[in-house]
Amino acid sequence: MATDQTLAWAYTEDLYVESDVVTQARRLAGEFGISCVSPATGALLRLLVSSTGVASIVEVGTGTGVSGLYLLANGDVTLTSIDVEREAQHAAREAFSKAGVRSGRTRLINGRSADLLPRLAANSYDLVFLDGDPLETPEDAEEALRLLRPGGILVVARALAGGRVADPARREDDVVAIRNLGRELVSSPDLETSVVPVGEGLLVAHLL
Ligand SMILES: C[S@@+](CC[C@H](N)C(=O)[O-])C[C@H]1O[C@@H](n2cnc3c(N)ncnc32)[C@H](O)[C@@H]1O
Repeated sequence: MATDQTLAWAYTEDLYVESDVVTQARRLAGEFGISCVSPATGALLRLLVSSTGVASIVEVGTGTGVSGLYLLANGDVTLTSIDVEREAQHAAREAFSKAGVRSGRTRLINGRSADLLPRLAANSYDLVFLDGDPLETPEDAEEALRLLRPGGILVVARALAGGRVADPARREDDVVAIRNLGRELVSSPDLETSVVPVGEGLLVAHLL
């Protein structure tokens, strides 16, 4: 069974052929030591945005722009993206430009999510994508729920920590933080949720 699941996971990831711009951003991320959303995760993010009429997005964890390229792929979506790594954000800005994204559609803010999310306007965004420090993600999620409009979507990356969350013997701080957050969101009466075992796991929550 586990082998079948591993094969299914690899098959799903291999289905997607990425554009040259995404491939280049992924390669640069490797040089920065930044891990990016997987191709199948990117495809799901793109689908979420295009199929739900999302117009305004906040992202924590710009990296070199891989996830941003997927979030910006369709329509006239605007992206506010936060990262502590200035150089990586410069690379992301270049990637967005190469992909033909108008500069007015992106706002890249350098700094920590804990400092910056509280400065963004409440009830103003359609989707918040959290892919920063897993230890800070629970607090970021609280802020994200404040930022979202009713009907908005919260997406938490690496929600299964690549499988570690499912193993109760794993008690590392990042695993415990993400495991507890996942349980909290899934049991919230204010949210409709799905945990998708794509990439390192994606938790999607719809604010009711
Ligand atoms: C997993 S990478 C994100 C990759 C990006 N989402 C992608 O798929 O291309 C995590 C990023 O979050 C940034 N980061 C970590 N902690 C952060 C924090 N507290 N506030 C803002 N950015 C943070 C790191 O510098 C890193 O670029």
